[in-house]
Amino acid sequence: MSVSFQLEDRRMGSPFMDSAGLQLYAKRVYIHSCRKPNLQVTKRSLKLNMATVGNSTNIFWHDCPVGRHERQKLLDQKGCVVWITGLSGSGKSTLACSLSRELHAKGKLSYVLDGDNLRHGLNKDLGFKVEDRTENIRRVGEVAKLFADAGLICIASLISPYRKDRDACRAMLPASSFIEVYMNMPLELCEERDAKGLYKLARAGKIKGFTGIDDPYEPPLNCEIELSQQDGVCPPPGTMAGRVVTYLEEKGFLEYK
Ligand SMILES: Nc1ncnc2c1ncn2[C@@H]1O[C@H](COP(=O)(O)OS(=O)(=O)O)[C@@H](OP(=O)(O)O)[C@H]1O
Ligand SMILES: Nc1ncnc2c1ncn2[C@@H]1O[C@H](COP(=O)(O)OP(=O)(O)O)[C@@H](O)[C@H]1O
Repeated sequence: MSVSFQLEDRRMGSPFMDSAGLQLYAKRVYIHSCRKPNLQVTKRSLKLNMATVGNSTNIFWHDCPVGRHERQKLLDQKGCVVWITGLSGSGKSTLACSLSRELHAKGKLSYVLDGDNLRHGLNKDLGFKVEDRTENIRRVGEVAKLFADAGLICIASLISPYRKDRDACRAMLPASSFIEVYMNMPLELCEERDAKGLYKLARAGKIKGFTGIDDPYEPPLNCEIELSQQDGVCPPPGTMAGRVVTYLEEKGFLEYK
């Protein structure tokens, strides 16, 4: 059903029409009249909150009448971020894809944000210096936050070598909806795999500042899930994805209640 409301922006003194439901932009907006006589609409006003954030001045927060809970209800799940961290070659991308597949099979909507892939677009202006990695993680944290707010299970897989950067992403999200998964695989295993030949180049000094070789990796101190070898053998991706799915089920993320 399409409903038309006549809205008046009293602050600007300029009346305007909106035909796609109640699009109340965050100005002082009053519902002025309603064409459908059988619809009761109460007079509402939104507070005007002007802010300065970073380099942006005179900016306003625009709220949308469709909220996180409505989206979650629609999807029958709760939005969250599964943040997979670990060395290059530890199996982050493999786990991310396996987890996304398992969730899909259960009818749950997820989306993978992979560090390598994002560096082809959103983050193509960034390198691997400390400040670039920090900005990389910050941006992905912000994007992941939006996906979680959209109601999705957002799976971020990045080396994210610095604890403070991961903790900053955790702090962006509502309590308990940041699930840190540590791929605790020994450097020797990652180097032996060397799927992209990068360790070889780093050992030969052809790549400088490679994580685990001549750049640090700070393991999590309090992660939600730690995945490691069992009796010297790395569990198959499906088994590791199963552990994450079980965690999500136990914490109630795979239903809306
Ligand atoms: N110097 C250096 N150190 C580490 N990794 C490097 C480097 N240079 C290129 N690569 C490739 O970039 C991928 C890591 O990107 P990320 O965005 O996850 O890195 S970070 O979180 O900003 O540290 C990483 O992908 P994964 O192997 O999937 O981890 C590498 O393929
Ligand atoms: N659980 C696993 N068991 C065996 N091999 C794996 C496993 N996970 C990943 N691999 C292999 O290890 C290599 C690196 O995996 P990848 O997911 O690309 O790691 P990362 O994203 O951390 O760099 C790939 O060749 C992949 O097939």
